Amino acid sequence: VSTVALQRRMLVSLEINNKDPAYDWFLAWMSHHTANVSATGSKLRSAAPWFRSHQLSVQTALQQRQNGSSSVFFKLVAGPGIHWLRYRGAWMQVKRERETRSQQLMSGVPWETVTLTALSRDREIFPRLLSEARDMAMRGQEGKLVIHTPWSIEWKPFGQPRRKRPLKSVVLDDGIAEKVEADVKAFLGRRKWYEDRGIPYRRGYLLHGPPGSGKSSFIQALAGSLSYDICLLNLAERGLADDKLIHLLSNTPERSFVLIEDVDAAFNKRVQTTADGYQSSVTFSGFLNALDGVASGEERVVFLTTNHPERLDPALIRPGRVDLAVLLDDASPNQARRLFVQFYGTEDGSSEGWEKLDETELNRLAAEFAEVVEREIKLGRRISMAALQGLFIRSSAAEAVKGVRTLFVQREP
Ligand SMILES: Nc1ncnc2c1ncn2[C@@H]1O[C@H](COP(=O)(O)OP(=O)(O)OP(=O)(O)O)[C@@H](O)[C@H]1O
Repeated sequence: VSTVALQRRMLVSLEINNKDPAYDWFLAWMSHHTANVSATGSKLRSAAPWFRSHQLSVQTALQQRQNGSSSVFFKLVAGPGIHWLRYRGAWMQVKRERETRSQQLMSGVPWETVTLTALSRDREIFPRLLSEARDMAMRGQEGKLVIHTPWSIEWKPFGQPRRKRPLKSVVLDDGIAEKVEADVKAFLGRRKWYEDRGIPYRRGYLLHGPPGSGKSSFIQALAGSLSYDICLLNLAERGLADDKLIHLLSNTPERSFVLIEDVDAAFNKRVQTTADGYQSSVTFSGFLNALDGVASGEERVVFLTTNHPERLDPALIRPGRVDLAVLLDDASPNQARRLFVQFYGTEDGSSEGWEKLDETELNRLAAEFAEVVEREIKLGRRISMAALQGLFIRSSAAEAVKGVRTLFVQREP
């Protein structure tokens, strides 16, 4: 055995491509262990002793504090080239390479790979390192809702992960939230049932109703409560064509719900295509194909929302595409009462400078408030939950009871 071959046999390599999420996890893990330099350059913390590198590149990060102040950090990350690091007592070589000649076809991002090489006897450090890197990435998002939007043909997290909204804070009419939640949970627990019968493992929901009734808020809160992400898709977005849409829908990140808002606005009628001067380049039939084309064994949960369900083509809302449709309506007296109690019955409410309500007073005002709402509804007038929220934010409980009547609008039933 030649020396080179012997060396080769004694080494083990792992290649990670930037198509794979592990690539970002690993780089984030590595940069976490390298030097931090403050914006003024004054506080250079030396790199971890076990890290040897001469080809660092800079990543700028903004740290926002709770009190609103912020500072900018430059983080030194391992740039393209060769680096050495010691992990759990074993040395390994990290080679980061960028393919300069070709780029990812649609997104224009260059291909990159990192190759980790260690001694064969240390091979078990790779899975350990990767799972540590993954856990670190996940911890950063723990308790948060991640919203992804299309970035060319890929999904990328949009903005910072948001704080999860408690499901109970979205007040729907009796039984609606529970019904949708139970349906989603039942679906997510039945993968095998679908597989055994060869049925595509997908489920579609349509939430319809007037603006400000909580459609988006509810879907986001539900996703958060199940530790799912949201993939937010705007069908009317320029440049989104049928082939891209199919690709996007069949390549959603794991554990994510697809949310397509105002689905009526993209195609009011089946005939509306680019040829008719409509801006969207997604065709209605392309959209149906994209919804249907779920790869076998893959899970897909799609939520559609609309203010105008009557404008939707029956082909879109047939079972298989929309399996459960629910109406989220303007405020009912009961919803109004519950939202009132939620606002004025909490510690936060009373600390805003409003009078502190004891429970009897709170319930009395809430009942009075619900009565006003009921009377107005009987007169054919309506108010959205969003309008009630706005009123509660700017008024005390007693002012809200007095002022709510003026906010009702005449709306088609
Ligand atoms: N049922 C509800 N319970 C609690 N808050 C609500 C409810 N409905 C609306 N809101 C509040 O109103 C605002 C708008 O709600 P949201 O965007 O979810 O409404 P929507 O039905 O999706 O509206 P649109 O049809 O215009 O997209 C949010 O700040 C939300 O907190």
